[in-house]
Amino acid sequence: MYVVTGERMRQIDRFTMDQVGISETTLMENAGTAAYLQIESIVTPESSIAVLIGAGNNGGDGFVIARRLKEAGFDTDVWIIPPLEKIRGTARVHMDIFIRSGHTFFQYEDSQAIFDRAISSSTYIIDTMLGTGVKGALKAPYDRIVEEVNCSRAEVIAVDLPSGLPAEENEPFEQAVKACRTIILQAPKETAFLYPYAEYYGEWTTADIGIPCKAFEACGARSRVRTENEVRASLPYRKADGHKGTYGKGLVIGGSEQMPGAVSLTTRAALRTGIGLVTAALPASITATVTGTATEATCLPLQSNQGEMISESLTGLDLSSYDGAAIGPGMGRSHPLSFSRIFSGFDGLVVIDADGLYHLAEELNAWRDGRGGPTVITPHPGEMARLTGKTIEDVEKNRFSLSRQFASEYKMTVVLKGAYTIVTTPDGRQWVNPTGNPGLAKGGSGDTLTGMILAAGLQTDDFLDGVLNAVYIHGLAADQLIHERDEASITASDVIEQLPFALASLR
Ligand SMILES: NC(=O)C1=CN([C@@H]2O[C@H](COP(=O)(O)OP(=O)(O)OC[C@H]3O[C@@H](n4cnc5c(N)ncnc54)[C@H](O)[C@@H]3O)[C@@H](O)[C@H]2O)[C@@H](O)CC1
Ligand SMILES: [K+]
Repeated sequence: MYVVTGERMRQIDRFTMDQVGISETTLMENAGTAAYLQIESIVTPESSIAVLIGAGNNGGDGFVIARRLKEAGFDTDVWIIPPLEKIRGTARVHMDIFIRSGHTFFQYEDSQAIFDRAISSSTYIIDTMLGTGVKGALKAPYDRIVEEVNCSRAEVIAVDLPSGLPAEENEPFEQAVKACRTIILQAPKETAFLYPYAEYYGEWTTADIGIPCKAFEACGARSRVRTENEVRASLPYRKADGHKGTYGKGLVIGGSEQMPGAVSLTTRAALRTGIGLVTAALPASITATVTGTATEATCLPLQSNQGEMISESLTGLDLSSYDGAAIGPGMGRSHPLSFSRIFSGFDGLVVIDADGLYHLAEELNAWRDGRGGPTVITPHPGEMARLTGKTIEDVEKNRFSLSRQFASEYKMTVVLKGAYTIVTTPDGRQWVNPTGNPGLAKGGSGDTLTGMILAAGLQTDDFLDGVLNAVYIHGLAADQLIHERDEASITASDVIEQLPFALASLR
């Protein structure tokens, strides 16, 4: 499933019409019919339904939906918001079909008092006022109508986008329909995965309107949602004749006297994700935290100063026997550390997280040309802000474009965490992760994910599949936990102990 901006969707629509040969009239018929079929499965024969229609093609979809609802015998009032002469092009074609099919409508400008009563007494409102064509602040009368819709007790079902909401990141908006559900046409728009926009969608589904994949590819769509089927298809299987070396040998570098637990979580998560062998490189004084909680791991005790590992012991590490390393969890920031020196000559997978990102930010330029092996960074928005020199607000407003820019500039795979984690490769491909819940917003979650990424990245032919699977399964385990527990009380350790069940559910 692709994720698009409004502009990209327009290009894809245009390609489908001009190059594939499906007319806009057919696309609109498909859109309205696909949306109707979903609406029909939600409403009941007793429902009273108001369809609100705007001037553009979103309104055109509304005419098809309204025609289908009326033909099926649902109690449906159709409200055309703009003056009739404003309805042009393909929307006009579907308005004429609606009228010639013998159906009637109300005009908002003629009967505002009846409109107010209809809005307050309907059980469902179908919002087809504005879609991807919205620009700027809502003009009258849409501003007033949106307020009224948001105050009504009706269940609001928006089509494509809640009216007033932009489709892409970093677009300001003041007002939009707060939908209970949104039926998104063909491909989710970026704002479905960004807050605060995402709250306006309510629950959402997509409706296939018949646009071929080729149109997305031809128009350069590069963002997708990672699907469960893709995860299943790329999960590694244990070979009958495999041995521990077959499933990766990883080194976890982290921990300090102030933060001894992080490295233990990372190590345990790597083991539960199937890594063959894992070693924790940590200050000698905290070795017991790992040996006591992850008996299967080995330790590499290192010299420390003020409780944190020092540069000399890290640059002296012999990495040649490891397939990959994760660095950062709980390691502290007191001593300057050069990761480009630590990993110089190492061509295995490197995952950098937490305090590791602090050290990385200090010498970013050294990473511009990439390394011999893949590098994955896993920043939360605060860490991404520091890496990019932006504010957290800027990062949150531009999650798609900033990730893409950074991944390309520093040749790293960026896992930008948050509700809907986004994974971006240096060549600009992007995946939105659909799993996870607010229970993961807790210390230790990131350390766990880092261990999972290291382990999964070492077990798939393409490390990227491992990264995407780790992000998906981390969220899935948390989602499974909240079936029976309160999301506020789940911990990173719970997530690690859930991994065997989450993995089994995908096999
Ligand atoms: N182009 C296509 O091939 C298809 C488009 N589809 C639908 O078409 C929609 C996009 O259609 P349009 O590009 O016509 O755009 P919209 O239908 O979103 O809206 C355009 C209209 O909104 C008005 N408008 C814009 N900003 C406004 C504001 N701030 N306040 C008040 N009015 C405002 C414009 O004057 C224009 O009349 C999609 O969201 C989707 O629902 C579907 O029918 C499927 C096929
Ligand atoms: K809409």
